[in-house]
Amino acid sequence: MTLDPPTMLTLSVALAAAAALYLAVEWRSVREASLLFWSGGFAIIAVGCVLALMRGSGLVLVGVWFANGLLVVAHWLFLLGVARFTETRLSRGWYLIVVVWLAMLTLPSDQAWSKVMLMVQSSMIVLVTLRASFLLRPHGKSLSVGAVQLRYVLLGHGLFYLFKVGTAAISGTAIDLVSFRGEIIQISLVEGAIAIMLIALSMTGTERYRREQQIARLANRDPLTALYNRRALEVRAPRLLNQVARHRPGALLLIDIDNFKPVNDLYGHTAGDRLLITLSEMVRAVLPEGSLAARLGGDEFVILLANASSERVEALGTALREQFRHVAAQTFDTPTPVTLSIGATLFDRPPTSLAALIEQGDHALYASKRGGRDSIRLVDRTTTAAAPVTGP
Ligand SMILES: Nc1nc2c(ncn2[C@@H]2O[C@H](COP(=O)(O)OP(=O)(O)OP(=O)(O)O)[C@@H](O)[C@H]2O)c(=O)[nH]1
Repeated sequence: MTLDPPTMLTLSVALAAAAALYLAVEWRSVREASLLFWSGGFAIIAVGCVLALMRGSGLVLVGVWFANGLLVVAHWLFLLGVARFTETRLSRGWYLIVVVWLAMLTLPSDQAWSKVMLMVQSSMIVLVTLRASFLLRPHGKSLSVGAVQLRYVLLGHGLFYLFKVGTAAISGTAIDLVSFRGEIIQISLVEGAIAIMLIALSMTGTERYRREQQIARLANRDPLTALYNRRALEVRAPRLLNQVARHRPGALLLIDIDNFKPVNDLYGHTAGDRLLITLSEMVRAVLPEGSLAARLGGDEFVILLANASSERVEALGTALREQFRHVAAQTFDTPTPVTLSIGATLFDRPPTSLAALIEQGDHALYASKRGGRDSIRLVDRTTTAAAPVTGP
């Protein structure tokens, strides 16, 4: 098999059509718009290659510049897809590329125009491809392997087109697009086929990674408050608990809203949801570095502190209670005040399990509720503890 233009074009049609189909199937399950743009780009490449093949075999349906120019549109769709993926807004100037491409179709398709056409079209591909590659540069946070691959494949592809522009400018003999001759045409078709494969693979990898991240995030987070759920806390707590020592006590605070049910009954479930979100934001705001917070379910939240002391637990619990009481009183007029009860435990030896620790917190919380609510009960279980501390 020789790598003549018709063979390479046939191969490109097959690869581009497969990539378009594959990305469209991915889109059906993910519904991520970037996949649709990328799939559209490959579909256009497949159409462009079919048109070029037909023209090459004497079926002159369209001018060479239409078929070749479809590549510009395809790369422009790749750029739109990358912009969607990176959540970047493209300036309006980038949309002019399609206008320029359409305007170029009105120009005569003969040898004399060949060089100009090739240079302008290739330059447009350079611009959109390098821009897409630039958009994928990490914004301070690390990108997935797929996104890094896509960034460099697009960079390499853009640089190849830059080389093509240079070759067209220097020598007219290396490229003769009108009659499909010249070494650059051969190289270009091989590069095109490889680029289709690499770009499609890295696009899929890029989206897969993001989806896996999203799934992992959904599995770990409480959907209402976005705090960790119990399962995620169970996974993360052992690391914190194992660091607990005599000189570095740990603490658990179990927080429960008092009289939450009347909020739901009088103001509706949505208002209740908003209050839960407000509490989660307060928890996040007071959470010291290296601690963990989670929503255990219903109106119950938990905080795990590393390097704690009874003073720190008291201070944090009191700050939360006061803030919450103030906000709830301003928002809801209920027969009984909507406040927080907190059960806390301080320990200086790793507990047998998180469940055992939560149970201790539960006892303290119950004592707080029984004692009239809107209070914190702290049980100091450290070896140096004098007596259990309780607070209003
Ligand atoms: N809005 C809303 N309500 C919820 C959610 N999950 C649980 N609840 C409600 O939270 C309430 C929790 O019950 P309790 O803790 O017994 O209610 P309470 O009035 O706070 O009782 P005390 O804690 O004894 O003061 C129930 O009415 C649940 O329907 C949620 O995600 N959103």
